[in-house]
Amino acid sequence: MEITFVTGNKNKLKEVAKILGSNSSIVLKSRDIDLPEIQGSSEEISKHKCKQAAEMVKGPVIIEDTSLCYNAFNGLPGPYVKWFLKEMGPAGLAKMLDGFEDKSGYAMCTFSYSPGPGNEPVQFNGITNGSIVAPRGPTTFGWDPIFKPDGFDETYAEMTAETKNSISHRYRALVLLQEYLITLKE
Ligand SMILES: O=c1nc[nH]c2c1ncn2[C@H]1C[C@H](O)[C@@H](COP(=O)(O)OP(=O)(O)OP(=O)(O)O)O1
Ligand SMILES: [Mg+2]
Repeated sequence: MEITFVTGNKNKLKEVAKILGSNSSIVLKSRDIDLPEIQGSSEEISKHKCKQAAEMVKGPVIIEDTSLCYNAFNGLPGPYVKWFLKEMGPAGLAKMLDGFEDKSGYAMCTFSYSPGPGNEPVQFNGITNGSIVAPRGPTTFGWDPIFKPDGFDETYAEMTAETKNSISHRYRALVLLQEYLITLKE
């Protein structure tokens, strides 16, 4: 099954390709488009991106929207983390919690799949719980340096790609998406 992953983020594409690997039922094509995002919940944003992607590609598409959620902020910055990161950097994003005792949070990936234009997207959520720490490790990918998943001493940035890809929010959502796509073929 050939599916186009529409994303403007090269690091996402790299991780998704690696997680799916070569023995996946999905043949991944990609389109580098930074789709406009509405305001709303992660699910609403993801669904809206997916509908736009399907119109553009005129065939099967996946997109995803990623959130970084602080429990002390009832889930914010959530899907708006991109703009906080852009203006404050990872250190500033971690410092936002200075006045709060609760440093816990979660990373969430909301994948949406559409078989083509005019179809209602199907959604899959992957969540990895953790805590927000002062930045540690390479600054290659977004807020990776400040997110420390539960059960690990390292931040996402300090882990090998293999370790991150075996426990990440993105991995967990992709498992569910793959399970769904297999049922379509049956
Ligand atoms: O695993 C991750 N580890 C660290 N940082 C991450 C991760 N995944 C997304 N990120 C960053 C990218 C962006 O600053 C924000 C999500 O925003 P989000 O709109 O989903 O991503 P984007 O605009 O870069 O790409 P897209 O064209 O797919 O919308 O969090
Ligand atoms: Mg985006």
